[in-house]
This record gives sequence, structure tokens and C-alpha cells, in this order.
Amino acid sequence: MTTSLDYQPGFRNHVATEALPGALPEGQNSPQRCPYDLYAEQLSGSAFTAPRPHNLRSWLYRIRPSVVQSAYRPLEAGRVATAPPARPAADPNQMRWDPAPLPEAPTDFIDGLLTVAVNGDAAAQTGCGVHVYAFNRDMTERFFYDADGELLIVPQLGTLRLRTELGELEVGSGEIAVIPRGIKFQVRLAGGSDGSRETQARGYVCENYGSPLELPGLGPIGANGLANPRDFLTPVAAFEDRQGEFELVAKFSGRFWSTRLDHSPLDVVAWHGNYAPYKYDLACFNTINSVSFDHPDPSIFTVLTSPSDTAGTANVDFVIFPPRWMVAEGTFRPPYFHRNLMSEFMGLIHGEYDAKAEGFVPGGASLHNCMSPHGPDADTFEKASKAKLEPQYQGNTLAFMFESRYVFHPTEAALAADFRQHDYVDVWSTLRAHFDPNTP
Ligand SMILES: O=C(O)Cc1cc(O)ccc1O
Ligand SMILES: [Fe+2]
Repeated sequence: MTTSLDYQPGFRNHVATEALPGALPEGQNSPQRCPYDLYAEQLSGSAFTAPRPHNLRSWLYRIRPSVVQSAYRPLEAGRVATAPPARPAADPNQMRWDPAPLPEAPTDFIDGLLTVAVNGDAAAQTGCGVHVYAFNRDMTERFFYDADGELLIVPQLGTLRLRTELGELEVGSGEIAVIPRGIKFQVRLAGGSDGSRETQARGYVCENYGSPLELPGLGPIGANGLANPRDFLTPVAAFEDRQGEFELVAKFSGRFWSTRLDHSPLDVVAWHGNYAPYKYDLACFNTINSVSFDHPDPSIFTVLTSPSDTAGTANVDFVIFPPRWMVAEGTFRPPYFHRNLMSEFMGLIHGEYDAKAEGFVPGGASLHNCMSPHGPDADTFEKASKAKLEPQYQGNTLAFMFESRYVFHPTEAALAADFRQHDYVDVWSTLRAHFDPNTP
């Protein structure tokens, strides 16, 4: 593969990139004959007529068009589920899980996916699927695309090499990648420059069935802040001209399908457009918070949002809890006790989360569905109620939340998982009433 891990900066820019000089047609998309006798193929990520700010498409110049493949045949979906679930299992109980175990048997990214919860309806393009992955093998002869949604990948352990039709990305823990709906790719474990190889990886995936993730509006914050557009990176074109026996796995309408190819589908020599994968280093997030009093709502930490048809009420928000200074005066600083219209799935990338003294560990997950009460555990409440309120740097932390207007249905596999913490609700059981009507 003519690889180069060069990236183009900027969020969802219109870019033009070629792995061979002159491979992009000049001045038009569909010449009678393309340079190098490549095939032109348009990949539409939105309706043709979507308003210009939401119009997404790229033109791909490839060795063979994507139609050169065998018929699709159904495949076992393994442990991957899609909304709406066959047996809806929405549950108001607060839930928490330890990290999914790393596999011992050879397992690639696709086989290593386990769905934790789903919401909305993939066919109606609402809601999302929340998965965790744990794998130890490269995809070599196998490729994947997801017609049900775009994939927001949040690595927790290990660095991934994402080989996509539109170029390659490397994403480690503390970074995220987004693979738009329909884009073909392969996941490998990254190799170090010293020749070392990652041997295993684990992380989270939000399969967003709804409108593609975008940067949130900044309102009175102004023109800069939170995730700045220039820090998003899109790969440059890279291709391989490889013949052999290959499998392309498609996720379509909640099922997995397999089609055979006699060539690698990563054969796009040049492309231009604004529909492409991207990565982002969460350390670039410009964190804004209270410098006076009170704990602001976590929407101030929104990295990306998939809006729904109701203003301000996301199909799904991707929110992080990054390293930051805590300076609020006269304030209970950890997250407050909370009941929320929106449903909250959380994960921890590294360190500790300030609402939970114990039990929420890197690679683990929690689910607080619509209106289910949650908040600091008893130990955290006790400590933070008495803590001296000096400026404090909370450095050892990186948690995130997929927050959605649609109630999450945990899967049967997640409900029955032996790494589920069945006693989670007890973290609040020792919170006692301290109320004394005679002591204000
Ligand atoms: O821990 C949570 O559940 C997420 C969360 C964080 C926060 O800072 C405020 C409210 C909230 O629900
Ligand atoms: Fe909350």
C-alpha cells in the first residue's frame, strides 16, 4: 500500500487528495475517461438535496468500481445487535459493567464487537448502537462497512490502524475516529516505529444511526473553544492494488452480510469531497468551566453532536470529562445528583471519574436511562462535602458520555454478562438523611 500517515487538518472540509500525481480529474467529476483509466464513483453521505451545510459527498477514483463484488449472503451477526431490538428491554435500573474481558482466542475487530445497548430505530435513521470491542488479530483479507450508521470509535487500550478507502488513520487511547456510514475499512493493531506491535485492543463504539456528528454551536462562548475545527484530521489518499480472495462484510438493516471480492476494496487512488473519515485527539479539547461557582451542566464538554429534529435535543451527543482545573468556590464540585430526560451511557478511557470513588474503571461502562436517578456515590459525596476548596488540578481522568434523547435498551448479552456489577445501586445506599430542622 502506498501509505503515508499524513493528514489534512480541518473539520469536514472539502478536500482533494491523490496518491498518484494527476489522478484527480481536473475541473469535472465524470470525465469520459479518467486519468490512469480509473473509475469514478460518487459516495453520497446525505440526500442529494440536503441543505448545503449538511450536504456530504465525495468523488472516488478507483481501480475498479464497488459493484465488482459477488452477491451478498447473510452472515451470523455474532454479538452485535441493532435497534429496534426484537425483544425491547429498556430498564430504568442504573447499570454498570467492568471492562469486557480481552479475548484469548484469535479475534478480529468485527468478531470482537459486543453490543451493550441500542436505542431509536436504525431503519428510521434515529438513535444509536453502543458497542464495546476487544480483539487481538488484524483484519487482513477481510473488510467492513456499516450501512446502518457512522462509527465513532473510542479506543481505551491499544492503538488502531484504520485502513479505509479514503486513506489510513492511526488512533490511540485518548483519541477518537469517525468512519462515516458506508465507508469500507479494515482495523489492524498498530505497529510501533521500533518494530514493536500492539497485541490487543479494547474500546467503545457509538454506531450513530442518525444525522452525522457535527461540531456543536458555541453560542455566547464565541468563535473559538471546545473542539476546534483545525484539530480534526482527515487522511490523505492511499491505495493498494492487491489481488486475492477477500471478504467484504456489510452491516445492513441490523444484519451482517458477506460478499466476495478478488481484489482489495482499498483501491481508491484519489478522491475529493467532504465525506471522509477523521480523527481527533481529545487532548486538543479546549475545556471551558466555571471560574466562579456551581457545577455547570456537562453539555459544556460536548465534542460532537448528532442533532435530532428537535432543536437542542440530540440524537446523540459525544461528551468528554477531560483533565481540568477545579476552582469553583462555595461549590459541591463533583457531578450533582441528577435525573435527566436524556439517557446517559458512560465509559472511562483512563484515570478516575470524579463522581465515583470506586467501581467505575477504565474500560468499564455505566448506563443511567431516562429519569433514573444517579450522581456521586456515597464516599464521593462525603468527601466533596467537606473538602477544602482550593484550586485543584484533576489530571488523571478521561471519561466520556454518549447522551441520547432515546431510551437505551441494554442487550441480553449485556444484562447477563458476568462482568456486569449487579450491586451497582448500592453505591448510593449509605447516603443518610442529615436533615435537622433546627440547624439551618
Ligand atoms: O456522571 C454523570 O452521570 C454525567 C454527569 C456529569 C456532570 O458533570 C453533571 C451531570 C451528569 O449527569
Ligand atoms: Fe447525568
